[in-house]
Amino acid sequence: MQQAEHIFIIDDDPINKMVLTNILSEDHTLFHCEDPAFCIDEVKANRTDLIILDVAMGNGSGFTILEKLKKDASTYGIPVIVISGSVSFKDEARGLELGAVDYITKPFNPLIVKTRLKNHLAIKKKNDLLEKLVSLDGLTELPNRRRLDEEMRALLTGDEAAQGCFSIMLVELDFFKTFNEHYGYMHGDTCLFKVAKALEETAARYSVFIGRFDGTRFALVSAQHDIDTVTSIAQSIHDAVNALKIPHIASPICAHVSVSIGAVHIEQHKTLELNELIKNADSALAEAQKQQSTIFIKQI
Ligand SMILES: Nc1nc2c(ncn2[C@@H]2O[C@H](COP(=O)(O)OP(=O)(O)OP(=O)(O)O)[C@@H](O)[C@H]2O)c(=O)[nH]1
Repeated sequence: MQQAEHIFIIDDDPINKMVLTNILSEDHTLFHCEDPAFCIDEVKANRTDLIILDVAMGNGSGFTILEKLKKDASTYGIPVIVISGSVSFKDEARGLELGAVDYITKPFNPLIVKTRLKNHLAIKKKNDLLEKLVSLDGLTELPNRRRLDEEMRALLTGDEAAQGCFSIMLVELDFFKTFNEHYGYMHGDTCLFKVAKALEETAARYSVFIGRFDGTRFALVSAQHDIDTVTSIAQSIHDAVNALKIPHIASPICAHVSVSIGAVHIEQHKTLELNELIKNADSALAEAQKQQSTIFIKQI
């Protein structure tokens, strides 16, 4: 069954609120907020698919709320339909310039509100799907390299980075070329998918971001774990892949699919470029592979 979309109504006019509730409650899950001081936090606290905002709220703070919603990265993508008592083109232009997807003047016609809302929700759904397609890896359903790079950069420069540590861990399947040659490429795909799921589960347990780095390599990134925890995460990843016991009789080192893990960990990362960090993680991985299916962590 399709999930009802969540519509957030920001309006302090009880009549508006009642009319909108009557029109929309049958098809959607509605949330309300009348207080400009709390509405943005409440929008963030709920899954919100679309916002209806009365810009003529009591103290005239509607445009300010709209501006804040569009400046905040976590609410930026939520479509906002502005409802206004003003028929001034200037106000309409202001609302649209600030990022509203639509501007409806009062008194509004219920059918028009319902139809416009339906259209904007359909556009949002398509945008969400596009967003997903450009960020996810098609085979493993993990964040792809593009999304991974974005996250690595954000973690390296964001608030969490202020804590002063940063790690990148590269996990690579051992002898995967021979796996493909022996079992076939399709079987190789299934194996990659299973390994990705096992890594994802482990990463989630430690709240670590994970993505597909390239063909047979995955990367885990953290800006909050110390070297001991990073070592535990690497060991858990190693154990999780071993526990899958996916047969690999063509591997010269293990009867089942195994991984090698290389990581770089720094306490004072602000001076190191992302490229340098990746290079270090890669050379740590090469070291782990040299010693065959081991873990090698380089601390800088
Ligand atoms: N099935 C499948 N194979 C892939 C995919 N991406 C990369 N590969 C294969 O993974 C293999 C990786 O080979 P190599 O980089 O030589 O690594 P290796 O076989 O582990 O060899 P060593 O690095 O010496 O351990 C190549 O044969 C790629 O074709 C994929 O999405 N699906």
